[in-house]
Amino acid sequence: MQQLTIARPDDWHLHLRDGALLQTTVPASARVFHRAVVMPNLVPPVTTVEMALAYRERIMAALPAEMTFEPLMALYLTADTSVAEVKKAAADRRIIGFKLYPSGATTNSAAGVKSVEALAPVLEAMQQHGVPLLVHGEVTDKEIDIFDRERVFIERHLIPITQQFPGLKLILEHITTGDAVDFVSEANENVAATMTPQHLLMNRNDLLVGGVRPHNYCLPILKRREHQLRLQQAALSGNPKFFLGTDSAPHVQANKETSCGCAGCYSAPAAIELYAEFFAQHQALDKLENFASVFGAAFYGFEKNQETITLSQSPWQVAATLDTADGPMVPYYAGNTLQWQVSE
Ligand SMILES: NC(=O)N[C@@H](CC(=O)O)C(=O)O
Ligand SMILES: [Zn+2]
Ligand SMILES: [Zn+2]
Repeated sequence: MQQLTIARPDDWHLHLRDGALLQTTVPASARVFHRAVVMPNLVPPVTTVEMALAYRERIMAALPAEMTFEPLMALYLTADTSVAEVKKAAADRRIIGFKLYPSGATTNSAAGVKSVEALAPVLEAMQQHGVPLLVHGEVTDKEIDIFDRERVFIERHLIPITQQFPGLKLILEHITTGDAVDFVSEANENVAATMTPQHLLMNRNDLLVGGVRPHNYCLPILKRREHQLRLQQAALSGNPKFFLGTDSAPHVQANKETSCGCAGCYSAPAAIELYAEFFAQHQALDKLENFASVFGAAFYGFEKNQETITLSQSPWQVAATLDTADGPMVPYYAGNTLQWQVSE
């Protein structure tokens, strides 16, 4: 049997939600990942250090005694975020940075930012105090086609921000286009990107051909195959600016399989296995460790984890549904076979 041992990975983009669902989501990620950047798009959003630390307590309370896990909390940036809050965040190692959601771009983003330009004083403070900016990079103008929203956001906002604040650490989250690959590759060394399993493994045919597949619907939406190929190339290139962030984003089955379904793929139950599938498909499993366990930690200034995990080549099937406190949930890749699994 083929085996692969790598340093324990980290998830640089994760939605855990709140309340009783933490009993499901926290162990699902902690079984593999050591650190995880926890997204703040709760209702109401996690906008202050105080709220983030209270949320972190709820997460840690849901962690089984035999597991270790280090949540790194992202704060939700709004038009009201103050320079004082930036300084407070900079002083607390449990806070990783601020997340920019353009208002209306994605799940629970109503409180998000309407004018990126108005953020200049806060971005200035983040640059000065070394606080990273995590970005959902899509414009929300009604007249901009959903498949163009990432590209337009980069042109309109990200290129200007990186020119105005070259010392700002900026992570373009869950990239989906060749335009994003080009932007990140060409930007200065303070700019990086996370990549999800679904955007590496799939393109918009997997969403729309032969019937609409709500469990492959996430934002930014899956793009055409040529963009998928550009993302794959970037992940396989060994460029340290591109690293793992699952964007695992659980929604119950009833909210996915409906006339207006929620965006988000719940990939945590098979996350590292899905990335292993991608790298194995490209005969590049030797690239998995840097992508999953080295590049992200280095970008954020953390040591590589000392612990290891071992993957074994042994086919298994992702569950069709999972029971959760909020109701049944269909994980990403449900019912499909994966070739690699984590050994206990
Ligand atoms: N990615 C998604 O499709 N959904 C995320 C939000 C996000 O990361 O944009 C969610 O919170 O459900
Ligand atoms: Zn997002
Ligand atoms: Zn997300």
